[in-house]
Amino acid sequence: RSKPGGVKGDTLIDIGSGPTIYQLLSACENFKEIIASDYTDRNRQELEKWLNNEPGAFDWTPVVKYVCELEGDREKWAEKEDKLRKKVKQVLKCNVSKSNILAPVSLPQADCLLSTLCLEAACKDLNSYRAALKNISSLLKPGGHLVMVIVLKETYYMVGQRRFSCLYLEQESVEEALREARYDVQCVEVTPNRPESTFSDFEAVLSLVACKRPA
Ligand SMILES: C[S@@+](CC[C@H](N)C(=O)[O-])C[C@H]1O[C@@H](n2cnc3c(N)ncnc32)[C@H](O)[C@@H]1O
Repeated sequence: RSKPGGVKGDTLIDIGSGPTIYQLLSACENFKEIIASDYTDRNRQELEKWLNNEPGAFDWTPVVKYVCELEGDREKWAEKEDKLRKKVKQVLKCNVSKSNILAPVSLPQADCLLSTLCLEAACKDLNSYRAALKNISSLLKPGGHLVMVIVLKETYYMVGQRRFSCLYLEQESVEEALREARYDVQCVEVTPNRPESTFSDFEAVLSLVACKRPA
């Protein structure tokens, strides 16, 4: 979980948001504006559906209540949903394999980048992973924070009956790629997978906060 705390600012860009909002629930307490992004039209449409409170949108209420409980007040869930809907200003097309990942849109550098479970799904090998990390970093101010949630040693994950492949990553390779992209890792947490999980073969989840070194 990400407790609202040290990482704050005006703008946060979430890279590879998918159709999900769970990763933005605590972030929306600490940033004035959030920009979400994803490669696929379907994921962006699904996200827009929830943001616009449209019929048929996924019901995130149990997750929102849980996050509110972790933050100290489960009853604030409706307020948080409203807040998040107001704070997400745009949902943009993105491709982490391009040097301008949001092309044709260009944005001022943000105070924070968030990316959960994206680069390992998007990149086919370690070289493209390192390149993608550099590509996304161009959207971050020097001194800004990168917050990532990464699955370690995963080769596949299931969404319903569909199987998606994933880049096998070890913690050391991630940390080395971050150093090479000029980050100082400030905080790392490794959560082991439950042995009984069947939707994926990942070994652990790595959550980290890194700071982009000044140029
Ligand atoms: C496992 S999902 C993670 C989604 C969400 N961030 C989460 O935490 O559940 C991986 C996401 O990466 C996106 N993706 C795949 N290739 C991409 C690329 N080249 N550029 C940006 N996003 C990409 C997919 O569309 C998908 O939404």
